[in-house]
Amino acid sequence: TPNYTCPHHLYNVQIFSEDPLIIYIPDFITVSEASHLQTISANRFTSSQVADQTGQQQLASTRTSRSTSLESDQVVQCIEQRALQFQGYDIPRTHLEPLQAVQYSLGENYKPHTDWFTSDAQTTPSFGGNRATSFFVYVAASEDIVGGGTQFPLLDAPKNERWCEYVNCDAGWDEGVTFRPIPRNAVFWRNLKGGRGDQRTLHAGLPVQRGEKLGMNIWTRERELDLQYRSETI
Ligand SMILES: O=C(O)CCC(=O)C(=O)O
Ligand SMILES: [Fe+2]
Repeated sequence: TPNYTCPHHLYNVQIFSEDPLIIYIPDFITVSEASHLQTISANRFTSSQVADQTGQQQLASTRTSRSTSLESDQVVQCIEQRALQFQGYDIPRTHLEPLQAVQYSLGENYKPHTDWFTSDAQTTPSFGGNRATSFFVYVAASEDIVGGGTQFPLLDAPKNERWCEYVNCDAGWDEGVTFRPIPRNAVFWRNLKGGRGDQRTLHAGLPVQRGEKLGMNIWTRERELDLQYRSETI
């Protein structure tokens, strides 16, 4: 679409935790953005990979979903812009990794991990250092979905039952907190504390027990990524 202008999209935010900073965002993307993301990601998925200690992308039994990098078309650019603006006005687009769509079918999951890296090979200046923040966006989920939440095992469950709209309040108190896969909502968190990875941001994509889920990662690096690691705008 020539001359596409970003929708004036209003959304609310809810601080879940101040330390580590975790913010829940209902309606982060619009209905039409969600369907656009489904369209542009369809048929492009390949088995998800995980960066190893040398920085190389590898298949891993800890991550059984399928994923794809998204080209930065005009609709994707609006989402990128929103994600940057959310974090203040000062972060340029060059700090963003290409947005990554992740598709989970029955039984697929991502075992507990952090989005920040522990090995220097993955945080070189070319990569813009480490991942400062993450958004995980639930783009779509089948209506009958069971499982597929995002669990942060080291966080405390919320006390107020109004959170039960977004988190699984049936989970045990020792299981941390699990955000449910509610389409178009997002969870944002800060990965680093004082420039170092924050272990409390450990999280997992729980197995989908029924139905399927489409998610999206928006990762912001500490600094600018080399051109080859960013997505070109189209
Ligand atoms: O699927 C989820 O709920 C979380 C996925 C995730 O943490 C990731 O892709 O890094
Ligand atoms: Fe993650």
